[in-house]
Amino acid sequence: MIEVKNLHKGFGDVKVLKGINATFHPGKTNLIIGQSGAGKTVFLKSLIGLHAPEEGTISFDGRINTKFTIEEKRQWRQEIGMVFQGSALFDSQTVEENVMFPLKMFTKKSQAEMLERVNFVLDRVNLENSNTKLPAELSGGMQKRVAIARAIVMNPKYLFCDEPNSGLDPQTATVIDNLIQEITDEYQITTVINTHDMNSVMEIGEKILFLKDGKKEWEGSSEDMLKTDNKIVVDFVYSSNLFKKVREAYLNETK
Ligand SMILES: Nc1ncnc2c1ncn2[C@@H]1O[C@H](COP(=O)(O)OP(=O)(O)OP(=O)(O)O)[C@@H](O)[C@H]1O
Repeated sequence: MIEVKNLHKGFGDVKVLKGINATFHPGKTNLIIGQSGAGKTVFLKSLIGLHAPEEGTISFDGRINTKFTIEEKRQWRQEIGMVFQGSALFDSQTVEENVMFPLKMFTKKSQAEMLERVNFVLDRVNLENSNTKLPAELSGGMQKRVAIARAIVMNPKYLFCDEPNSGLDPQTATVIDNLIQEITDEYQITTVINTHDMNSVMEIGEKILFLKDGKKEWEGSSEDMLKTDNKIVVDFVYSSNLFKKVREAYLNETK
């Protein structure tokens, strides 16, 4: 479980995060949404330790990240998986080498053990038989699968994804969303995803945090979101006619 308490973060005079409280549970996909500039990236970067809080705390199963010893920090780093926007694969390395990278970096496993684990996760993301390919030889969706495989190869407790669907067609985006949700549930990972994709919100939003001007404006499930009368959330999420209709249909059905 990740607990964020009264998180403040700014840069100079600019206050970006203004007292955010949030709890993220294992086995759940948590989505962070909000307008551009709301502070989603700063929030995600704070969670992964790239920004130190000015005030407040972030704890990982009771361990406050700013109080880690060097050894605890090293341990925690191994418990984190990350899927970056654009996949961030090493272009000159094969799929197998990309996925093996964290194992080489953090473990003392033998080559055979590493290969066994790499093949297991590649199989899990339905990418068997791609070990020797280079990222450039893969489609965007396949690259995302490699990024997910790399993110879970260390069996993380926490998974952070920054816009995992960006640049993907809607069908592939749904496949990637479902894959992340399945893996989250299967391995009881605490997953936090930054997204602009309202399909993701509807499909996999077990918990959604809506940020506005660095504050938590609203939180709830995708179903709560269909029912909410928070005008700011409604105007943002249901700005497209299609989603407006989905909401109206839901509200009529549940009257
Ligand atoms: N390193 C930094 N130094 C100064 N200001 C920053 C820094 N990082 C972010 N900001 C500011 O913090 C605010 C929030 O930025 P952030 O990137 O978190 O927004 P966002 O919600 O992720 O937006 P988008 O959806 O466009 O990615 C912006 O005004 C941005 O200019």
